[in-house]
Amino acid sequence: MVESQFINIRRQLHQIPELGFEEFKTQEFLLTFIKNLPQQNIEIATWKTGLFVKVIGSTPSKIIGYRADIDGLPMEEETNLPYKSQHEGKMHGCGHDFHMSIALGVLSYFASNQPKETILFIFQPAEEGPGGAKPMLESTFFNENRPSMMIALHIAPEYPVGTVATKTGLLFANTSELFIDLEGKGGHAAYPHTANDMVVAASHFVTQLQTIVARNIDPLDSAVVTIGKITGGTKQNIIAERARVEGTIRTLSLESMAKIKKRIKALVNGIELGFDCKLSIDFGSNYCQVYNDETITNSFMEFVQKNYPRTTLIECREAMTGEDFGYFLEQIPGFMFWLGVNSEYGLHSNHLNPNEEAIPFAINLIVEYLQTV
Ligand SMILES: CC(=O)N[C@@H](CCC[C@H](N)C(=O)O)C(=O)O
Repeated sequence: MVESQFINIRRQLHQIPELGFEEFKTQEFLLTFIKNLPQQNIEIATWKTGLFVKVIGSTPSKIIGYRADIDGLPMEEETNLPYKSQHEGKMHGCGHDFHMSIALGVLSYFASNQPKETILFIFQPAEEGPGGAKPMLESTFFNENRPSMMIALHIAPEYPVGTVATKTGLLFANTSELFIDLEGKGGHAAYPHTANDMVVAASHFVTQLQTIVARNIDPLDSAVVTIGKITGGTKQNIIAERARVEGTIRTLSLESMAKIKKRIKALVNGIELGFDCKLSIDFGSNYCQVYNDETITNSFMEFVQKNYPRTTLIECREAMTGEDFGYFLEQIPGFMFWLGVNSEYGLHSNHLNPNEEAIPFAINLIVEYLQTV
């Protein structure tokens, strides 16, 4: 196996980003590649737009689960890379092209070099939303081939290539999406007294939302409320009848999540009263925290320290990112780790440009680690 071939695979995947549960071309690409591997120890099962690939071990005593997410984000890529996204308005802005090509590299190795233990590769759709992990966990194939431990990685633009960062316990936050629709009364821009302007109402609402973390949450229990998108109105001289506010809530504790939702409901009531309009709230999809198992994570960190002396191993802090991989770890012990990819621009930036040298590095690391488990 030549690990550098997976850089080329990443470039091909990078050009075809697709949104959650629309990963049709991605699934086809993965299937074509996997069907060209030696098949004697492989079992493939499609699941919606995702895949399960089982590599049967020689003398298995357990099943190890390795998960890679496969969806892209709704954003326009603004790099000038020759292999930039070919799908308008979509980009692998969270590195799932890296996650997939690394998983394919590890899978290729074990397809030709039968592992002792059985490894279940999970190519999971819709991590960015609405969430593929939970339904995949409930699927028949997964439950008939249930791993006893789970592993996944996420690229980390802030660390140099050759860096592995993780920690035991809480790694990623609880999340909830947030969608608020505002409905008032539209009208002529010159007659504001005859209308209820939803652009003004939405602006007040977004400003009030900022007070929740600042004034209702214990500063020692981190939380985030981010509004990433506001839409409203139809023309500059028409008072907007409708507006929509879209965001996400992140908390380290479930108590804070409940408190923030309660405060949002109260602020919504206040806006309705104050601006004489109707608001509806949708908390969208919710992910549980990512919680790394202590024993397994420690043994992975020891493995890295002992076998990869030139690797920088960082015991990192928890992050306010979310990941539906948390649902796997809620039921099955395991861990997630950050993989350094050294990009000036971070996750969810349309300039994200991770260093591809991280791909062969990660393939080698995971192949060797999986043989020790
Ligand atoms: C690693 C990462 O960036 N994950 C996403 C998960 C999004 C969950 C959900 N759609 C939401 O926005 O709350 C993240 O934004 O952290």
